[in-house]
Amino acid sequence: MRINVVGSGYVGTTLASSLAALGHEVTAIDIDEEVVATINDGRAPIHEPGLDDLVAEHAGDRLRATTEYDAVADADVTFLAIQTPSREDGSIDTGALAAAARSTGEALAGGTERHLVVVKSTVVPPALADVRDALATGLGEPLATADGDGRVAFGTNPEFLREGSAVDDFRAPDKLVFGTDVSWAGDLLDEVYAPITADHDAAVIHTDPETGMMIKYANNAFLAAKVSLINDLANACKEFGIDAYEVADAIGLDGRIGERFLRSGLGWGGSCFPKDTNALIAAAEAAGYEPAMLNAAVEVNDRQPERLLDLLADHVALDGARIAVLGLAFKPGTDDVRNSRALPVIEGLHERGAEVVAYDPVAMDNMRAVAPDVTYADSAAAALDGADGALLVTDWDEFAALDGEFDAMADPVVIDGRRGVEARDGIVYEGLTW
Ligand SMILES: NC(=O)c1ccc[n+]([C@@H]2O[C@H](COP(=O)([O-])OP(=O)(O)OC[C@H]3O[C@@H](n4cnc5c(N)ncnc54)[C@H](O)[C@@H]3O)[C@@H](O)[C@H]2O)c1
Ligand SMILES: O=c1ccn([C@@H]2O[C@H](COP(=O)(O)OP(=O)(O)O[C@H]3O[C@H](CO)[C@@H](O)[C@H](O)[C@H]3O)[C@@H](O)[C@H]2O)c(=O)[nH]1
Repeated sequence: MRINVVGSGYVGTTLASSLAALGHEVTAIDIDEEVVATINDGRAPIHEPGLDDLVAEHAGDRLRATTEYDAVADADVTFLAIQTPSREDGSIDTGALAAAARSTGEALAGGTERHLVVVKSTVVPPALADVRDALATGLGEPLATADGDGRVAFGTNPEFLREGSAVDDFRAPDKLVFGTDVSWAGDLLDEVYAPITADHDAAVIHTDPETGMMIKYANNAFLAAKVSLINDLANACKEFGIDAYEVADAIGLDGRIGERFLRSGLGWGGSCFPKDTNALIAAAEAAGYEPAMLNAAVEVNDRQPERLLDLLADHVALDGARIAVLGLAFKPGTDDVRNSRALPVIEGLHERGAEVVAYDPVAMDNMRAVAPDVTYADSAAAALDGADGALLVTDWDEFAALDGEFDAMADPVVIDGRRGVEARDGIVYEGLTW
């Protein structure tokens, strides 16, 4: 099939190169010339394991990138994978996505072939109307309806991949959600994903566009709330002198609870959980419902960085101290620092008068752009050298292998926010929740 992917960020590049790998002819469209040039050069514009290889394999062949929307009409399906950032009040800003939908509509205007436009971005159900309207405005004609009228159909196909394992997640999803009211559009989505469903056991859910998106929000809300619940319990465990990881391992054996997403510590960051939870809260409140559990999940999450700093302050006088921050990415395996827990940790250290020396294997360039007032070290060893204390913020594997490097600290105090390093002789070691 011929497929367009509009937006070449974390989701768009994974989608475009993975669809090319499945045998489709893919055009990636992005307004950022550098992003487009990078893909056409055979490289991924972002760090994601396996993505460079995938882009290198297919760029110039079944995958090409462009800044021009002219290519849109040559395809059967267009996916919109555009950012939907949070506004101040937590609601999502659909401006960039609506602009892309409108440009897509304009490129399809006056055509004769059927075409499906699919929202891959995460959009709260009530805000989907903005995107639908922008597409119809650009197109200049009504969108296809359930009873068969109309040439250009609208749909949603939320994405459940995780950063750090995006390529593998895309190839082996546990479910595929196709949200459209138009039956031929649902058939097209079946066709797009046929190479995956042919040899992988994924549940395929056909539903309407709004329910499709609600499944996405409910999925993320459930996982974020699960982490907040274990953090709430783990904070109590810490006060009782109990190891929350031992408790989590035991309750995870109950199949109704499940062992995953029970790692307590600094809490959730990233481009999705904070944004999506806040957007769902804002949309529910706008509709007249106060979601108490979701509000509590955010509140517990917001507390964890401050608790980490309080623990450090129990051992180190922070004013004027030099503190090593190990890990800046919001989780291992990615260079993404959006809403990373490292941000409130660094801000809190500065507020308490500390100097911050930070190290991350891949996320330092991204963090430097948003936190220029930090000293960036070339290695974990360099960050630890002479430090008065260290905070483990991201559980990269290379930190677990640290050993003698801690001996170079002026004051060997290590506070671990992720259970990412072992306690060892000669250092004062404390876990946030154990
Ligand atoms: N990052 C994830 O792990 C993830 C997972 C699932 C869903 N999502 C959702 O997918 C969406 C995209 O997220 P992302 O992390 O890939 O965003 P991103 O910021 O990495 O990428 C967005 C891309 O869209 C481009 N763009 C912006 N306006 C454009 C326009 N008018 N025309 C063409 N291109 C344009 C930008 O230049 C950028 O390259 C969001 O709604 C997000 O919530 C993200
Ligand atoms: O037991 C756990 C599991 C996760 N986290 C934290 O939770 C955040 C999110 O982790 P994860 O879900 O692995 O990463 P994302 O790449 O943000 O993926 C989530 O967000 C994506 C965007 O919506 C969805 O597609 C994925 O299904 C969903 O898992 C990170 O800060 C983790 O450190 C914990 O603190 N404890």
